[in-house]
Amino acid sequence: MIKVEQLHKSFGENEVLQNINTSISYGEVVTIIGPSGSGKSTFLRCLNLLEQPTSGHVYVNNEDITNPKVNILKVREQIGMVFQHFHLFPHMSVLDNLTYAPMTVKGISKKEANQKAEELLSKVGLTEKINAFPNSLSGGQKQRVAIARALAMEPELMLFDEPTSALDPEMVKEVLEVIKDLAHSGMTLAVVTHEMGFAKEVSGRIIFMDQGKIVEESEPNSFFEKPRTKRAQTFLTKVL
Ligand SMILES: Nc1ncnc2c1ncn2[C@@H]1O[C@H](COP(=O)(O)OP(=O)(O)OP(=O)(O)O)[C@@H](O)[C@H]1O
Repeated sequence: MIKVEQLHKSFGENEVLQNINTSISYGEVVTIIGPSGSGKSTFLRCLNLLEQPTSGHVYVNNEDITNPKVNILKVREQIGMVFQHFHLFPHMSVLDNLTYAPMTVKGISKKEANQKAEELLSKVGLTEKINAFPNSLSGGQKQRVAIARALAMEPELMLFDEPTSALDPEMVKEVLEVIKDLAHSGMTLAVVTHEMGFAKEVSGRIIFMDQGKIVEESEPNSFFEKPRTKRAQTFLTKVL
């Protein structure tokens, strides 16, 4: 469903992504790992053009979204994104956070949007918080609301950019459990994370990045047990 060809991204003189080529199929769960500053978040943000690639192509369902004629807002309706820092609307209740985009962007009725929001809140275990405001929630609860909000648009693909990095340790598990459930439901996911246990257990494929390049791509068992490259071996000795 996503194909990336010869992707490069520079910030001024700093070439952050160098010739990235990969693809993500329907139903795949891909985890992107690597040292800090290796370009993981920038790569993920290029998949929905939150970052504009300097050159190269990103195809979503065979459409080259780097083509300026493409309506990127329409493309983004198919791609949910969850960030490290939640980005909930602080002045809206949890319910309004979940129904706002489906009603305004997709034109779904209030009744239908409310019903969907209730289903999603139940899925992320937050039914009782439906009328709460974000500032009364814990970090883990905020992130679960952010996931439910992204799902309310019924995306084909979900991107997670270090979804647990801003959380206190005791809240990491509750968020990872929600993402695991999504993975097991057959949804297509791309997750940037420093949680190696999650990467090992949940992903179908690991993309290991270093210094702006994809250095290794393999299924988790072989990556964690027998990394092929020196760079991956060195990384794993530091994080495991
Ligand atoms: N908006 C920006 N402007 C300038 N430089 C940027 C910008 N975003 C990222 N960079 C630089 O790009 C490089 C890669 O950053 P990126 O956040 O993609 O790495 P990362 O692998 O996700 O790191 P981390 O694991 O620490 O989040 C870094 O050198 C960073 O400073």
